[in-house]
Amino acid sequence: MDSNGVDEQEMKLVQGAAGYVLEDVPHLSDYILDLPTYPNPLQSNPAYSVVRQYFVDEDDTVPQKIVVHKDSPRGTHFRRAGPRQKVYFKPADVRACIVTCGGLCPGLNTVIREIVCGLHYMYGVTEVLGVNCGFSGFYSKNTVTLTPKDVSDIHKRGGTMLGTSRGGHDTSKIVDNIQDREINQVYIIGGDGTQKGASAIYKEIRRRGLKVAVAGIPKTIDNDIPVIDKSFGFDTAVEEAQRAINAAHVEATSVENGIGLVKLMGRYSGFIAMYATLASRDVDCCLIPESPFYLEGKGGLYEFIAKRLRENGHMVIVVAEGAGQDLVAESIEQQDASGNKLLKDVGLWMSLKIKEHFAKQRKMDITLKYIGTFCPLPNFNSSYLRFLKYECDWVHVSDPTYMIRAIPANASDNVYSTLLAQSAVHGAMAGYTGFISGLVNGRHTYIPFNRITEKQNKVVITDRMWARMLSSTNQPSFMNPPNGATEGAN
Ligand SMILES: Nc1ncnc2c1ncn2[C@@H]1O[C@H](COP(=O)(O)OP(=O)(O)OP(=O)(O)O)[C@@H](O)[C@H]1O
Ligand SMILES: O=P(O)(O)OC[C@H]1O[C@](O)(CO)[C@@H](O)[C@@H]1O
Ligand SMILES: [Mg+2]
Repeated sequence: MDSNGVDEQEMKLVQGAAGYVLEDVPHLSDYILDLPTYPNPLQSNPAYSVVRQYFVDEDDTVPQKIVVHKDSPRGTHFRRAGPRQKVYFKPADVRACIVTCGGLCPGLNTVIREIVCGLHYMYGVTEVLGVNCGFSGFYSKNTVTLTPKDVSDIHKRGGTMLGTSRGGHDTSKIVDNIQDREINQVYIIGGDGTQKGASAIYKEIRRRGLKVAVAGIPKTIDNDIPVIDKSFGFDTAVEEAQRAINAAHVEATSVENGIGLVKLMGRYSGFIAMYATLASRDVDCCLIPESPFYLEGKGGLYEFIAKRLRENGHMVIVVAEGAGQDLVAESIEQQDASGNKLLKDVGLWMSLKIKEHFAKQRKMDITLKYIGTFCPLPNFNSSYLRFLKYECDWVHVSDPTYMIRAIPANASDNVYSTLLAQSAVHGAMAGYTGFISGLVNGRHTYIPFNRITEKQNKVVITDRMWARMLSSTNQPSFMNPPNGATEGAN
């Protein structure tokens, strides 16, 4: 530990001239001495051998910030991803495994496919195992063997062929299993929680002094992982969200004073809602977790709805599932198996509140269609108060917002997922460990786990992108709530 209590194993900083800092990733040779190296088999691969400068120079790094001032320090850099001249594994000795954890995301199957095919076709590795159903699968399930034939067309299907889960991370049981099965490369695909789990596995492997490379491939439909440009599957999700927004728009424009309300995913970060809104241009108001809003009074949502309906005769509202949670209800906070907050259905709550408000006012007859949660609760009556008393698994089960993450990746996410997977394979073969493969300023890099697990990526509402969104909808900023406007479900 250093004087700040930070584990030195987590920080591998290299200082250079003019304020240059490399936040390097660990390497197996950091804790195992005299490891043998081998020439990279790609040197004799006919597809790659003709490429000029195919191998990445050891000293190539990628800056985290590309907008700089004349006199500013060069700042943080990450190691550039890609194949190295030397590898630290003999292909015949490699026994790799792949696991997927957390929620679904378009592109998961593509990443699995490309790890299997990359290891096989680029490095001649034939032993690849799939771990079923997330971290707990290491100690509670049998593995499956994965060959290029087994994965040949999985990228055309949504979901993950390996299955996934939340919870069940038991570091020592997992590492015991890695040791028992003689696995020496572990590929872990998942979101922020998964990468924290991957980091714990890496540390335990290092503590035991094992020659096992641990590589993460960050997956998050919510785009909530910091440092990287964006996560795979995000574009596909935003594209699919257009279908929900279009449906809401058609419903809203087909009646007098029609309101289409769409709930999209985004537990803590509102990127999907913001980008889907910007892409569509049919949205009049976008609500995200990072930007609190209120309903009543001057500058509130009700006032804005009335104004938009008077002007246009219809409107579309997009709400991210994590928005307005403080308003929805004071009730005991619940968590899922991984410790993530279980949310109240803000979309259903809003639709009931809006309908109730305009019915009470008797100035405007509105028709509201909610594209979010189908509500099959027996004996459900229209009182939101009654609804909010139910803690409802069924809401999640029947939620059409899941449409945006259960689909296969679009073409560009397929290419992106392919490159992330190949970078992870090159990194592990080159002996790097404790890293994720991620895109930084358009370049593939290796980033140490601690850099992406220390905080979540969120929409910054003082940044230009949110301002662009606000100017596209002309919605209120909700910055100045009048006294008493933070009304909840009372
Ligand atoms: N702090 C942690 N330490 C170790 N393991 C963790 C930690 N947080 C989460 N995990 C494990 O990681 C796995 C996935 O976590 P989680 O359910 O939060 O999904 P996620 O990876 O964040 O993906 P999503 O973006 O879908 O939420 C679970 O098996 C969970 O037990
Ligand atoms: O119902 P599940 O599978 O726990 O997933 C829900 C969560 O997964 C996410 O999509 C993140 O993957 C969140 O937006 C959402 O709240
Ligand atoms: Mg998460």
